[in-house]
Amino acid sequence: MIPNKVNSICCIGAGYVGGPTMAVIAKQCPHLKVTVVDVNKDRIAAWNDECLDNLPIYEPGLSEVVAEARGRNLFFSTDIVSAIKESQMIFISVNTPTKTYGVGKGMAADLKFVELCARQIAEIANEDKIIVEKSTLPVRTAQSIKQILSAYQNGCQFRVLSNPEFLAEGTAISDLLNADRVLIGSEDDELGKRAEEALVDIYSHWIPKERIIRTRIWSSELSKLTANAFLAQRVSSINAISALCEQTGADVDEVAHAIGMDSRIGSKFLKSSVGFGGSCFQKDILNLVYLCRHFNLPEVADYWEQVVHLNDYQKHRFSKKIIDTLFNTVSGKKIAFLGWAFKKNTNDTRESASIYIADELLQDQAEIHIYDPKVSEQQIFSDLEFLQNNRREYHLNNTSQFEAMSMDKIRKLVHVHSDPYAAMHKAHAIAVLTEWDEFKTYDWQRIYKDMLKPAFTFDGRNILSKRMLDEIGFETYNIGKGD
Ligand SMILES: NC(=O)c1ccc[n+]([C@@H]2O[C@H](COP(=O)([O-])OP(=O)(O)OC[C@H]3O[C@@H](n4cnc5c(N)ncnc54)[C@H](O)[C@@H]3O)[C@@H](O)[C@H]2O)c1
Ligand SMILES: O=c1ccn([C@@H]2O[C@H](COP(=O)(O)OP(=O)(O)O[C@H]3O[C@H](CO)[C@@H](O)[C@H](O)[C@H]3O)[C@@H](O)[C@H]2O)c(=O)[nH]1
Repeated sequence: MIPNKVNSICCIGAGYVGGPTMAVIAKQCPHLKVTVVDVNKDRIAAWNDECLDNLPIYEPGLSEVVAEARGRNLFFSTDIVSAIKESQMIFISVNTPTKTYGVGKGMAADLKFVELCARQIAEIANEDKIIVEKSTLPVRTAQSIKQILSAYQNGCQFRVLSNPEFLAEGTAISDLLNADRVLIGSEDDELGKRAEEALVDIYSHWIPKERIIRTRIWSSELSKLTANAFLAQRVSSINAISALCEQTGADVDEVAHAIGMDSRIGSKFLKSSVGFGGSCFQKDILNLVYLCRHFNLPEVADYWEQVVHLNDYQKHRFSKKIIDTLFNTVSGKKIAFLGWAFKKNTNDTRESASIYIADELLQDQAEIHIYDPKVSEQQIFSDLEFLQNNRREYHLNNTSQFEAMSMDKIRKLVHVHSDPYAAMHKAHAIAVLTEWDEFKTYDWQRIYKDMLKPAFTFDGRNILSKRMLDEIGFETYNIGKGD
């Protein structure tokens, strides 16, 4: 029988979502045994590392939560078989990247890891289980999961729930503890409702009942893609206006403030930038676009695709501005990058704007010196290598037309520093690409003295005071600030 209350759960996938989400559930529900499993042995070893600085993910507040629950009711393991057998509820939180091959290449979500999980559960399960979709999935994926589960005819009953995750990186723990809402989509039958009750019971330990939304399963799946599309659309909308501000002498921060005071618009998510990054926005919008084309809705598909095109334009605009300003070439010039992560307070670099901007500058033979407080040198080179091997056709900007560069050449041109002042020493220009707070506290007088003149700054996040930099003597460029 599908239980309406559970005491053991597991999560397949110990990544940016599986790790923090399960750690918070374990913290808030000490009676519940929570096991997080992954095929990646190194990742699991890092989650089990005695030194909490070595956890595989950097998130403010995460190490405290892990310290409290790990070994008590929170366990990290590579033993997927035992975890599936022993758990009444199984969360699937594996990666669902954009397909890089075959049908839907560059657009559709690659669901092979989700399918593998469903097959593994069906093979191993020896009693009824609740399966929870935590990964972000195209609408109607639950039907495919059900089809796989029931095809095995192992005598067990399964019910699939959709419970998309809305946490943002850098604020994952507070987002999980104080979620705006928890969304649960379920099948509309008695067992589906029992499964739904069991999941509501877990969240009810800390989320107020009125914030737990229950919907049809398809609405829940589609709400996740829609939420990300709306959020990314706001960033592309303000970035579009930033280009107009630069031409007209308006200031994008003033425009954002003025429109954000309208309670119908609201002030959040209106910060103009060098372009959105992260593993979700682009992937999820492309997935939505693919779905719309699949359901023969080309106008709807084109509408959403424009959000991604505008984002590519914004990244390209920034690199072009650097090249144009530095007298039409950056060949042999030293450009210092402050920040590589896709946003502050995370070590995640997936789809970070920095990768594409570096690529475009490297094509123009720049020498790039990078400092990021949380991203490793190994990660930076692996990001650049990944791009060389996966130039995707849907990118509007020039990078898809570029020739792949050899890693030997990249290693000659790219240097990673652990000291920001060393990264900026004798630089021709500085590009601010991530909004880390520490950048604001630097000794900008000292940096100016140490740079080649004219000393250029390109603030892709508008975090440095333009007035202060102008007074010191810098030649400044800020996103969305016209003269
Ligand atoms: N990163 C975010 O902020 C965020 C937020 C909300 C939703 N999501 C969604 O959550 C899902 C997971 O994202 P993520 O950022 O945690 O990904 P991730 O790449 O950090 O983690 C996924 C993990 O799943 C593991 N895995 C893959 N297949 C497996 C299998 N068959 N068995 C066991 N382990 C397996 C991988 O080894 C990896 O460690 C995606 O669908 C994503 O779109 C992500
Ligand atoms: O006003 C803004 C807000 C964000 N960004 C950029 O947009 C990207 C995404 O930022 P954010 O949404 O804060 O981080 P993510 O961790 O990608 O979180 C998004 O993607 C997750 C994965 O699906 C969802 O769960 C979250 O709700 C959703 O905010 C980053 O590059 C930000 O710098 C801006 O440029 N301007």
